[in-house]
Amino acid sequence: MSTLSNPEAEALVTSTDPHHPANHIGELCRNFYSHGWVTGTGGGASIRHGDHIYLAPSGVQKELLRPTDMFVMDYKTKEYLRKPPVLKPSACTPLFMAAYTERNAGCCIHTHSQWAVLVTLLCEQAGSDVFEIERLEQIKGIPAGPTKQGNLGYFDKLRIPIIENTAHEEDLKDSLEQAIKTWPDTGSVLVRRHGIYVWGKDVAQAKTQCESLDYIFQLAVEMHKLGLKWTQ
Ligand SMILES: CSCCC(=O)C(=O)COP(=O)(O)O
Ligand SMILES: [Zn+2]
Repeated sequence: MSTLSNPEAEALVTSTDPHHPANHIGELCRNFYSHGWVTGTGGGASIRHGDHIYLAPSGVQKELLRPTDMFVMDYKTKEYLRKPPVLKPSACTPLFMAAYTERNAGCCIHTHSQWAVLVTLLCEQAGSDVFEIERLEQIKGIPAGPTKQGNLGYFDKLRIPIIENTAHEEDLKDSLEQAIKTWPDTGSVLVRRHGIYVWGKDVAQAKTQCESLDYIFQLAVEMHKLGLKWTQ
């Protein structure tokens, strides 16, 4: 448990800076809610701020988050420095932690986007556990990965692994970690019939990657409806 005094713990979520993680997570989730990404309490976002991990509570309306709702974990000790009373930390916490630990991420986003879910269903129908698409300009919005420089190019194929859903969010941890190991350059993992986890070195990279992916997923679903192929 926290060794911080109450004023020290409250200082972790008190800032006039809109980009302070205690303020930023709520603002991001309100934006994501408008896209249908965090509807009905599902999905969310977490930010790493130095050695502090900011996490939203579980099972709450993510578009209503306030700074005082935030959990703050010490990254090194994994202890909570601040815990709002009554609430529990997001069930996505072990998955966000995998992105921080395995990929040195600065921000991790989980959405329940219907486009992401539909793409996993189309891949399921095709017997595939990887979403693949090529020759779309928006692919250039996706980082190439930690072993490469910059973003993917127009002639690169985008590949995103798909893991199977589990009864409880936290039980996705092992398969997400496995996908991260198997796909060293991926910045996202789709969860069949559920949504997607996306991470980046900072909020901007995670958010813009998430936006590019959602655009591509919507296009992929519409292409499928028109009988157009995702790859040659
Ligand atoms: C209808 S939400 C079901 C649980 C889930 O998939 C999810 O992402 C919610 O996570 P939380 O942060 O609310 O624990
Ligand atoms: Zn979820």
